[in-house]
Amino acid sequence: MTDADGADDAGRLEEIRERILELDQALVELVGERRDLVLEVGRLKASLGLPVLDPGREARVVRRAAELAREGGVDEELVRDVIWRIIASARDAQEGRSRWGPPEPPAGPANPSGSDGV
Ligand SMILES: C=C(O[C@@H]1C=C(C(=O)O)C=C[C@H]1O)C(=O)O
Repeated sequence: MTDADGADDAGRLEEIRERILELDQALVELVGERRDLVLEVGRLKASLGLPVLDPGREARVVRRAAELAREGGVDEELVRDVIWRIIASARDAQEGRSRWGPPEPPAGPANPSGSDGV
């Protein structure tokens, strides 16, 4: 290997590592975006009188992700594990059992009628 090859490889290593950081950032952002959607689903289900847990839907979501992994040559077990973990966390958030769940509603005014009580 010449010095020039070594410099090329070192440059490429840095480039790939940068790209990996970008992809990790995108993954984290996607997880947050999914969590926000799940919280909205939670609010809609509450207003429709539906339970938080929908095992049929969860099974379908995991099955689809596993199929996509298989088709894309990605570790299917890994994808199943990750999706189950994300769903479990989402469910906790919907049920308000997670600090990543919906924020507490802001405290209302001490005197919502607007009068000073006089
Ligand atoms: C998001 C929902 O709520 C829960 C969370 C799910 C998920 O994270 O994919 C799926 C089913 C439900 O148990 C839903 O009902 O679609």
